[in-house]
Amino acid sequence: MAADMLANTRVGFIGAGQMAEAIARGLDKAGVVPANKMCASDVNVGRMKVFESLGTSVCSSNTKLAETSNVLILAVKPQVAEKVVTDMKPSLSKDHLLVSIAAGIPISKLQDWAGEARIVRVMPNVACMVGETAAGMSLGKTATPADSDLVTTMFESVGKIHVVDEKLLNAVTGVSGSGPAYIFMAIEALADGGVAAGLTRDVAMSLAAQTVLGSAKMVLETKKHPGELKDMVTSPAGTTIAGIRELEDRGFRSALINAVVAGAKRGEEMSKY
Ligand SMILES: NC(=O)C1=CN([C@@H]2O[C@H](COP(=O)(O)OP(=O)(O)OC[C@H]3O[C@@H](n4cnc5c(N)ncnc54)[C@H](OP(=O)(O)O)[C@@H]3O)[C@@H](O)[C@H]2O)C=CC1
Ligand SMILES: O=C(O)[C@@H]1CCC=N1
Repeated sequence: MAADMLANTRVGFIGAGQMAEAIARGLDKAGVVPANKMCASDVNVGRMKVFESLGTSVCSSNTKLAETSNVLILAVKPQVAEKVVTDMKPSLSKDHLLVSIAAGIPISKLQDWAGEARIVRVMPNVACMVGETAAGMSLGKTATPADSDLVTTMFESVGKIHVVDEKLLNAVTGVSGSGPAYIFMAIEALADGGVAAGLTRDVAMSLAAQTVLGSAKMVLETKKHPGELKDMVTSPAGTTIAGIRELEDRGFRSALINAVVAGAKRGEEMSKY
């Protein structure tokens, strides 16, 4: 199925920014959509140059992009999405699949702006770039099972994707859309701690990042509850419990819970503009 479908897929990125680049690099690296079957348009010439250097073609306008691509990935900031899609409306038809990754913008609005195009909403994260994204997706009313398969195949080639009710996409945004930023901050802080304790920056950063990678792998591969895994690390009167006590004193878990809920709430606010 997927091979035939992918053979006829021309992916166009509306907006060639950070996320478009992450997805394009990931799809090309995975061999699912080669760079020469992708195209991008952007108002920023510098970003078009980046895409050209990836081996993709570039289009001088979003309208031209719609002429060359049957799968359009809406990768502009949410604030400009309405203007961008309504300007494209005359060039969109039921033969286009519009995959929006814009945070907070509901399918109902996208459908109004895009007319006949089929809509799928995806909330990926930046780790598409290294083939380890975590994404959620919801289908618009006219999107077909084949569209669902295609988008799943594309995003599974760059990580993992879950189908969720659209009302839960803001929660996905809070956990995994924004989550990399929180984990990058945690890695930076762990490395700072290592430097404070005497390690070189390089060694501290490598230890911190590898620790996050290994811990995530253990959760995914052992399927054990993270609390049980935490207990495996925590010796009586040892070093880890001394650190955990500090984290609990400073509301570490509560801070993360609140960060996710704040992000989800912000997504809901953005959907009302
Ligand atoms: N960053 C992330 O980790 C994630 C982002 N998202 C979503 O992805 C989308 C893109 O985010 P991100 O990649 O970070 O944003 P960027 O700002 O990096 O990319 C958006 C690009 O679109 C360009 N642009 C602006 N107006 C137009 C237009 N009329 N036509 C074509 N291109 C235009 C921008 O140019 P200029 O800068 O000159 O305005 C910019 O290069 C957002 O909607 C965001 O909610 C989703 C998941 C994760
Ligand atoms: O900060 C944002 O709004 C976007 C959506 C998820 C990650 N970045």
